[in-house]
Amino acid sequence: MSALATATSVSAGSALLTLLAVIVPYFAYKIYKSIAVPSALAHLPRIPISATLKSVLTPGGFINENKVQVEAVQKYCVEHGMDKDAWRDMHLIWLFGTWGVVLGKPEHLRTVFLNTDTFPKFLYGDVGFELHQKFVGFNVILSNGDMWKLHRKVANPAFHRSWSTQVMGTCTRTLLEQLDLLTGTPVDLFDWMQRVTLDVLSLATFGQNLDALRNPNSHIVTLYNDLMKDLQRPLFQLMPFLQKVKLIPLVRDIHRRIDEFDEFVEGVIKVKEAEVKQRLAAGIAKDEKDRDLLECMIEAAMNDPEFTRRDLRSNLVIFFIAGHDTTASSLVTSLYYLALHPEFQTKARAEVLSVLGDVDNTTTSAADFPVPTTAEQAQFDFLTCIIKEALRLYPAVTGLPLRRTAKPVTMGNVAIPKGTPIHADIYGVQRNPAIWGDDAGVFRPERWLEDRAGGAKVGSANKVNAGASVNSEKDAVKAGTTAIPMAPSAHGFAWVPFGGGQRLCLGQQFSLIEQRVVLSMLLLRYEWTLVGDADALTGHPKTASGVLLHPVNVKLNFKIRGAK
Ligand code: HEM
Repeated sequence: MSALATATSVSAGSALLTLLAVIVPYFAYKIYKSIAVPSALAHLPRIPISATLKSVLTPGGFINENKVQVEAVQKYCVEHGMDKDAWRDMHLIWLFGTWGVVLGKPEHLRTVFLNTDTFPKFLYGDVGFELHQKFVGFNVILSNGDMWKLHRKVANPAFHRSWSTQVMGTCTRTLLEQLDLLTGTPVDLFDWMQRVTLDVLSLATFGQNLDALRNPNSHIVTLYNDLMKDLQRPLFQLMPFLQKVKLIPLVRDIHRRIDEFDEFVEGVIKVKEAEVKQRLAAGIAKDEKDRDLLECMIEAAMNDPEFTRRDLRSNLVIFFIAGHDTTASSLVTSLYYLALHPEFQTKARAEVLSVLGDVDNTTTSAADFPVPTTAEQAQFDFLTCIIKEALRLYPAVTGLPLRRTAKPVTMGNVAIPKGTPIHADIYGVQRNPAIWGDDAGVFRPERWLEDRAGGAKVGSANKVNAGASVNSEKDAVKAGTTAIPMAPSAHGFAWVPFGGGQRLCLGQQFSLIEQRVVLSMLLLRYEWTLVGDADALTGHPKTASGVLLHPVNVKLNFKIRGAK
């Protein structure tokens, strides 16, 4: 080898060594920073990183994943000389490569609800979820500060009004028409509940029925469902940076499909805008009950030029996402429990019969089936207890969308540094025996009729629902609320499936009415029994993985009441 070649290879070697000497400590430091617990939080119980990773790989859905985490944090508490339940109020979990605080004390949840500026939400863009960001944009759910205030101002009138039950009832009639054909065959619950809630939502949001009940494979329904499925792929959740790699065919395809969905939404908005302008120009008044969400928002946005067409589109998409799978999950849980406990099914049906009267199912077709009015469904107190208890044990959304601290915050006696991820644990607080008693894990709808659970019971003064002020019995019925308190404050912020405070779910009232309409019509038409594995039959069903919680592998056998 020549002297020149030797010198070149020596200098290349030393350049490589220098590079390694810089890169290795840099990455070592990065890893250390990512796994080291901030000193201010080091005294808190924590779920070891290994247990978090193990939980992600555990089959059987959210409940099993959660079990792995709870066992690990309990073990940590005992090994560190703490009470085994010391984790419940506050503990640490490793999230997105950093330590976050999990809050399980109602008082702490209340602090998060009431201080939106101190606890802004993480937005998709902040954590590299590029495809999700493109699909949903910025909207009332995914925005903070002044932007959120503008979105909420425009969306508020669309939600804070009395709802007609006709839209929900029309879709439920189609559900009955389909289920009538399936009597005697075990029916996959989630599929049907997803379809009915998608149809209700498309009618309620922009006045068009996607007709997923009759036509689940139509192009637009398939486009939407496939997009949602692909965006929830674990690969994209665990390694969000992959979403930026356009060389991956799936990523390119998702971009294309989002563009196609956008075109559809854009078309819907254009038609509706033209309709609204024409109606206003002609001075034609339209009853609020007959207006869909998009019409209401278009009218509200006319006074807010800052609210763009893009904003309208993003809110429409997010109402879809936030509004149908959540309600579908909640319906699945209620239907499951009504099948598991026939005595509750009988009691709920008796209530429906007492309000609506009976129907001769042998002569009444699904198309003519009675739909409860807004005032009638507001009398279904026991049915509301069923829904409320189902949402306590299986909150469709198990934790609030992730927040972070915008400044240093002291909670209890813990100083939480600025920038810490905050996870408000809805599932944990709603199953805590210290709050709910020894039967916290038992489905017992009557608990909502007793003078327990935070001190509120039927007929209490608190009838505030979905942020709408309801002052008297008469107003409550007009707005569609029942006598069962639904405000998070009624239970000391220990029952919070819809969140609370300023960012309380805008669709709470809508969803509750929809659930009462669907369940009451099913109760009037059918009796149903449970078909499922041993876990489901003994009250411990497997659950979905991912964002939404509901029992899975649960089927029902529907039998038309009164039919031979
Ligand atoms: C069982 C059904 C539902 C459940 C369990 C549920 C749950 C939630 C939760 C936990 C939040 C987050 C609150 C926060 O971040 O502090 C939320 C927000 C929201 N939900 Fe729902 N939701 C349901 C149905 C609906 C429906 C049907 C719609 C619309 C049609 C809807 C629209 C919204 C909106 C717009 C927000 C954002 C409010 C804001 O940040 O200002 N939800 N919901």
